[in-house]
Amino acid sequence: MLKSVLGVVGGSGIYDLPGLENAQWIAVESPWGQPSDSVRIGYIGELKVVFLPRHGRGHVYAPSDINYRANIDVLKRCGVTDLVSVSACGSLKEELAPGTFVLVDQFIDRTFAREKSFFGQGCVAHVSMAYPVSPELVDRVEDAAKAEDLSYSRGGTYLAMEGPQFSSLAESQLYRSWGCDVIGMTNMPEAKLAREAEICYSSVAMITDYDSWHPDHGEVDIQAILKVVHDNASNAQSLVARIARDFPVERNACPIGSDKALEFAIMTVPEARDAELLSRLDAVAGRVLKS
Ligand SMILES: CSC[C@H]1O[C@H](OP(=O)(O)O)[C@H](O)[C@@H]1O
Ligand SMILES: Nc1ncnc2[nH]cnc12
Repeated sequence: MLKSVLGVVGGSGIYDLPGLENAQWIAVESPWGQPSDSVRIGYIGELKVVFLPRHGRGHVYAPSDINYRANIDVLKRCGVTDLVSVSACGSLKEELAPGTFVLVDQFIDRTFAREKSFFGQGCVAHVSMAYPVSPELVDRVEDAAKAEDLSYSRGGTYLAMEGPQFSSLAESQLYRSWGCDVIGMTNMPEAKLAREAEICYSSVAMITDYDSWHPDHGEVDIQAILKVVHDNASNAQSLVARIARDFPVERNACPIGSDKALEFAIMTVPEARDAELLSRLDAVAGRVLKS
């Protein structure tokens, strides 16, 4: 049986993960550059938990400035097998009110100014993103949301925008016409990179506002968002704490193969691979490159 290591990426308003035993902030180096912060590593019983604040402690990095590759690489180096991403987001549906936690299952990636792959010239790979989240991991998140009696909705499409400005009314209406449920600035390329790194991914999007489309709610207002973030921080913390507390120490293979995503993904023949890129892929693709 394989051991689980639970990773948690904290979004806006979540800069620490209380309740871990023997917890320490540890600076982990990455060949992909500077991650957002040190990682907080600790245990809940036998389960190792690794936490990373996505924007850094003190909210230093804007969505476009986050080094998503370094973040996923350091989580992989710490052995993370399952990653729960926690985010603030806007609602694109009347019925998804502020305070609701959406267990996202699909994404539309409209970001354009970010590094989105660990692979490229000298080692080309193509992984599937048809099903970006791992259903067993989402089951664990849903069980925790139920146990904590939180308002949640399972399933939903997250529109990832570049930002940092919020959407215009026309953009907000366009995304609604596409059937999107929530909007945020950070889950892409995070989800794509987790898949390349063979880490099971799930996203919990906490609704903080109705974006720009809702006639009764006016424009997005950062002060109002921060108030919702603040008012719901304890719910987010208790959700994550419950996920960690109940998380199985031993894991099954991912039913959709997220943990084997690279098995047949690398196209570049061994003799044409770039040595420098291969050395940077040691953590992310070590499993397939070693064999
Ligand atoms: C707090 S408003 C905008 C900010 O919040 C979200 O960040 P995260 O996904 O890390 O919680 C959103 O994507 C923006 O970065
Ligand atoms: N309306 C919104 N658009 C993008 N990111 C957000 N994060 C929180 N609310 C948001």
